[in-house]
Amino acid sequence: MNMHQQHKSGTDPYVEFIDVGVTKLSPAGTTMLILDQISFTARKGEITGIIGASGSGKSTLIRLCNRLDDPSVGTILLNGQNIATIDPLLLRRKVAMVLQKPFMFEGTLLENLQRPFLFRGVVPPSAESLEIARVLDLVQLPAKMLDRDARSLSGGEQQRVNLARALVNHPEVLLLDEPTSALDRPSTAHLASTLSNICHHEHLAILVVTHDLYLAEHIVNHLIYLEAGHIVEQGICTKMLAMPQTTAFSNFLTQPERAQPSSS
Ligand SMILES: Nc1ncnc2c1ncn2[C@@H]1O[C@H](COP(=O)(O)OP(=O)(O)OP(=O)(O)O)[C@@H](O)[C@H]1O
Repeated sequence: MNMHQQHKSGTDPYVEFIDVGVTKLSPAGTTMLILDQISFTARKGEITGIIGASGSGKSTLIRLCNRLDDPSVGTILLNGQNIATIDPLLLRRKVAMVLQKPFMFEGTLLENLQRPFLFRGVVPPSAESLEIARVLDLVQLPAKMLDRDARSLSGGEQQRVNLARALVNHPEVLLLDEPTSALDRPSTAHLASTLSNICHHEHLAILVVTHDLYLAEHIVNHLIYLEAGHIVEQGICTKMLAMPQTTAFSNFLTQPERAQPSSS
């Protein structure tokens, strides 16, 4: 089933990039243009996918959203407010990042979900709390797993614990960098349905960097194709995959190492 149909389509602008550019100094001391004239809007209730070859600037773009990196030029708005004016710690609670490789703290799954509360100096919710039940339900993990040693969980389960840990802070935006790179196809499909479910129920803006056309085809609403730091093409994902408007994107899709999108 195509999970696009499950979405309540959101229309509120949420994260807006306006002519954003990033330059860095190379080890040789020359200026390198990493991102140039990046403008797009990621809306609540939608999944925005960022796709492109290695080194095209995808991770840098997503890191700008919670100020792990700052733009050299341009403006990034979160619900209309320039993120440069928001305290980075507060911003990162609103804009949560889920890393490529799941990171588990020592201890049980429950203790991993309680961590964000301890970081904030707040009494953490118990195993029986509605808060823990809410996030377990969102990421489709059974409550009987709460006592398991988090590091003994499978890669797919750890990825969902990662997501649940990001969701306990009630973020408004979720950033994911290559969330399926370490997963097999069944776990990828499970994560895809989980992300779609979270986007729908929590009405979040989700931005996901991916090489995975399965993920793009099944859950991404708005797709951005990056090449050498530029947006070459962006638009409705299903339309872009069906009918690329540029030779560059068409070539990217037909590279032999890329699995063709299925029609399911
Ligand atoms: N702090 C930095 N200093 C210098 N160059 C950087 C820095 N961060 C990123 N780059 C360069 O910017 C370019 C884009 O990097 P980025 O990690 O955003 O690409 P990517 O599309 O996410 O790549 P991949 O798919 O391989 O993870 C690369 O050439 C990288 O070497």
